[in-house]
Amino acid sequence: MSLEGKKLGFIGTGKMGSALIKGICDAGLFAPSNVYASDLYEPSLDELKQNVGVNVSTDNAATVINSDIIVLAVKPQILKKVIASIKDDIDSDKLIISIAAGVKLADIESEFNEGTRVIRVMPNIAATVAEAASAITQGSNASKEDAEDALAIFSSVGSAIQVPENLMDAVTGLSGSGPAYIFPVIEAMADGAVYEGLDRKSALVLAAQTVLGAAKMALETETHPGELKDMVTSPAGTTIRGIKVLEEYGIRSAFMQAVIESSNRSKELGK
Ligand SMILES: NC(=O)C1=CN([C@@H]2O[C@H](COP(=O)(O)OP(=O)(O)OC[C@H]3O[C@@H](n4cnc5c(N)ncnc54)[C@H](O)[C@@H]3O)[C@@H](O)[C@H]2O)C=CC1
Ligand SMILES: O=C(O)[C@@H]1CCC=N1
Repeated sequence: MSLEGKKLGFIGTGKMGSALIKGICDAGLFAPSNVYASDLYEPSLDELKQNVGVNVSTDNAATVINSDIIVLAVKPQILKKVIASIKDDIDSDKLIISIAAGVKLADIESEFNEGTRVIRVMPNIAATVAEAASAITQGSNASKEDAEDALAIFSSVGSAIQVPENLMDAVTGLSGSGPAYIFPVIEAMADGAVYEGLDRKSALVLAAQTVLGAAKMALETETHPGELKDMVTSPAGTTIRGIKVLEEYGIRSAFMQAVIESSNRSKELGK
């Protein structure tokens, strides 16, 4: 396999960098001894060193020099600055993966020296539990094998697909940001049951398992979600009462608009 013998680096070990490092090491795709991570914030490095066992440094150069594949997991707003500080240590043997929301491949490539191999990825935070939904898109100097490597890395922490770059903003609005739309849904559903007398712990377990089960059915039965909804909804039963309330509050429009607005922000970040 093409990842064999390769070393993986992360610049930025915040929420997403740490989630990916933990997920990828848990999956066994890379041994922690073959993973290098750097950040300016030492506590996150200490946590990774202690709990995962990867190599850590406050010097990004250490990550770059030791790694064959380098994931840039810093905020879009500082990506240029970070690239400027590492670009002269990047040669054509190394692959760069950017997970920065919005930032286009052409803009990333133009910050590096000519010929740099770049792949852009939009993962999500569920990499922590090996259930991320990721999309990758290939830069102009990246090879088919680079795309396969990126797909293998992100598939190790969930599902990963390849899309044309013009769809990356839509992916960001949908699956990149999406977990944050569902956590309040879980909390609010649990609140409803707490209102009705259920204890908080049981309510959260049942709410989260309900979301998980519905998602699994949508994925595994490959049945249209409308048909799955009809399977739960008995005539004059309990479910249709709940559905009517959700429709009155415009739930479909709210979720559609959330994805569209988040995609718009991704487009703004790319300007
Ligand atoms: N949080 C999420 O769910 C997702 C985030 N992303 C993308 O991942 C990237 C990181 O986002 P988060 O992890 O949420 O942000 P974060 O703020 O948690 O992490 C960013 C990390 O970069 C570090 N950093 C800042 N300057 C640095 C430098 N010069 N060198 C090395 N490290 C430096 C910070 O100390 C911090 O630990 C962003 O570009 C974001 O668009 C993509 C998908 C999902
Ligand atoms: O909110 C953000 O900008 C990042 C990108 C996708 C998820 N979190």
